[in-house]
Amino acid sequence: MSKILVVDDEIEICLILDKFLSKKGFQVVTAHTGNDALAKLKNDTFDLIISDFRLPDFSGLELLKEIKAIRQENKVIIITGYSDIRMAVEVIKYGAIDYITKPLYPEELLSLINNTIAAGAESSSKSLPSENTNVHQLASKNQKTSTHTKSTPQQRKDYIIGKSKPSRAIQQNVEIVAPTPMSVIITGETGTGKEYVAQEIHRLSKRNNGPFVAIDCGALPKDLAASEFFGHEKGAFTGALREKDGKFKYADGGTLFLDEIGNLSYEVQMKLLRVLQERKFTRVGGNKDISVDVRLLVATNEDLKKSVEDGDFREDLYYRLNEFSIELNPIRSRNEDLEEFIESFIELANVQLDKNIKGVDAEVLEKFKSYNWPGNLRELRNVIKRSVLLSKNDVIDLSTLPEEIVYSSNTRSESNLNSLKGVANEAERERILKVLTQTGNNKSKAAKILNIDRKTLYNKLKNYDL
Ligand SMILES: Nc1ncnc2c1ncn2[C@@H]1O[C@H](COP(=O)(O)OP(=O)(O)OP(=O)(O)O)[C@@H](O)[C@H]1O
Repeated sequence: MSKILVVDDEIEICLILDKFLSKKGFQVVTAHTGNDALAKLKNDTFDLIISDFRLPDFSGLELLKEIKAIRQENKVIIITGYSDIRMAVEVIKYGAIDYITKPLYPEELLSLINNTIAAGAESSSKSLPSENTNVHQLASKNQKTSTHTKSTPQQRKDYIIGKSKPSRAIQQNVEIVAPTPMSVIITGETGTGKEYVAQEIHRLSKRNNGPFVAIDCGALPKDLAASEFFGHEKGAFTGALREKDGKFKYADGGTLFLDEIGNLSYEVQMKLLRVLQERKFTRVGGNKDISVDVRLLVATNEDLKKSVEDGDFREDLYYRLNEFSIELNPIRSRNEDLEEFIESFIELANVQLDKNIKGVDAEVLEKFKSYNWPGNLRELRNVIKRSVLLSKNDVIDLSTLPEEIVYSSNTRSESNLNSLKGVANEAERERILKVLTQTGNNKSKAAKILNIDRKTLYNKLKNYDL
């Protein structure tokens, strides 16, 4: 039985991987810090180490060096977010086998693990398994995304439709388009639930036995996007030490959801168009056509039509994708739905935090109704989780809400500016403005300089009315 060490500070990810890989016949040991992992590696040998790129006590590169120092033959796969891919590619140069991006998909992970372990068996000249046999046995096509690190379409009980007229109309459209093969563009501000809607379309589609695979194109470095989508051949670029499948391959028979589609380079847009028209693609650095059956759902919080007019997005691709479109409204314009979301998010937080909060008081509800929710449902969910955690009573009151909500008003009033928080906010606002000017309004670059993720930057821009 092959033995795998999983290293991640997110206990939930360790638990999910432990359960999933154990079921697939591996012996799994978990560690939550780099030091913990190194201690385990000193006392035991593992066929494979799967480690998160960011640990509380080690960077991916530091940990890799330590692991290799213990035993040069140790094989390491790095788990990374899209924003760290460039660094992960660097880590491969230092001897990691490969990297895999979050969210994790079972088929992709299994394929990588089996290839790695099979390659190990091959190099130690034991009996050589026929090409990819293990992969096909283990990653059965019927294996749904149930071990997906996010909630899966089949299992999601927390999907709220909403009572308001626009919400009911949206759901109607979702139900109409879901069983068709049509591509869909889902638009809406950040956090309005575009990915949730995409998952719902997949769940109600004829492909719901196949995988649902999501890519955040906004966080993907432009030069690595084609490889993430289509895979690459060995030697296609520095760091491509072995061939790799892309997300299109893993989404075969299912749905591929591309978030922030407006961020793709022209070259990738062209390749996308080809897959949509011919259902074929080639890996980066390869010339063999690979056939694929994937339905595309895409999302954007930009005005894609304007990007077409500005020459940043291919018109032919836009029309090919825009077979159907669904627009999600910001939460501030859906007050009628607010109470249902509040109730559901409280229930969720109660389970996560082992609490028993019953609801929010009238003042909180009023605040929620007047606040403009720049981060929409994601922000509401997070605010509620925090309040559930902080609440000493069984009803959430104003004392547990963040200041920006308690003192929210759409104008930056004098009294707000004079408070300590106001001063800090003003300094933050100034800094964001300066970096945006410096980057020529390029938000991805600005987020990087400010050391925050893009979504946080978008939220702050909304908050500060920029
Ligand atoms: N219909 C829904 N029911 C319940 N919760 C939802 C729903 N839609 C969204 N949420 C909550 O809001 C969060 C953000 O949703 P989602 O990721 O789908 O937004 P998004 O529009 O794709 O965001 P972004 O544009 O920033 O990628 C979810 O994780 C979930 O907690």
